[in-house]
Amino acid sequence: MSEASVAVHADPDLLAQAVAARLVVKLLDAQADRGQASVVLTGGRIAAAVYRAVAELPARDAVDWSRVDVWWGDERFLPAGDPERNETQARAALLAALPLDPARVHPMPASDGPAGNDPEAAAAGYAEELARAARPGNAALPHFDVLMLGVGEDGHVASVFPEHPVHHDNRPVSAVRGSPKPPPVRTTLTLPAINTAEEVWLVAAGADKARAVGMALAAGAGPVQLPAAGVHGVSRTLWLLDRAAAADVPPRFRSLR
Ligand SMILES: O=C(O)[C@H](O)[C@@H](O)[C@H](O)[C@H](O)COP(=O)(O)O
Repeated sequence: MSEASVAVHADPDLLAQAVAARLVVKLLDAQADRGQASVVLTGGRIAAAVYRAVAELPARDAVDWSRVDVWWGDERFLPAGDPERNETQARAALLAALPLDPARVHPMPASDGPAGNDPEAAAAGYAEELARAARPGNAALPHFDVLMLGVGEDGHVASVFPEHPVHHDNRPVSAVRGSPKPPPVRTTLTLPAINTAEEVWLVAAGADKARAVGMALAAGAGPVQLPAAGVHGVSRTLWLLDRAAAADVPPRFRSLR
């Protein structure tokens, strides 16, 4: 489990561009080290801005996209192609423009998919897909080089919300009903699954995120009350913030700004 580190950028645009540049470098490094790379995507506005920024980055062509596995950390449980699906947004902003191997793109199931309109079955199906790609010796999950998260005003990450029953689910993928952020039905990696990623990046922009970010970085916040406080990459936990979201970052991180 890694200690958190914090990088602050002037505004949301610069933040998205910096995260995009880091992502390209991270994928290049992973491919240099192990011949392939894997990324776990999320939803929300800042994630979409990052995807658009990667699409616009000339250096993106240095990545061998045919050897990148794309997974999702959470999904809004809606029909395939629904504009509110995290998959639809990521495809429109970035994935459609990349020479990916379709067999290595792993969206979470849609509500009109083979598992039907049953989020529990969809979560179980995604867990099986993850297990099929698992590393030898690790039964449940593949290697994730980098897992990106947005952060909610309430401190949620992926679709793990404060005080939600999902905290009592120790499977890697959980169905979520009654999400306070619409739509109400979702699927999500649980915190233990998120925390198997080599690097976890928490990306947040805007003053409305400052309180949750500050509390998550302060000592003592619990993951059930504040899921973002329970996230740790194996080798790196990186908070990537714009100045407004960083307003309440505790003083011990301030030298990094
Ligand atoms: O499906 C979703 O909406 C998410 O995966 C969610 O966890 C999101 O990343 C945060 O709510 C931040 O979203 P914003 O960047 O839009 O604030």
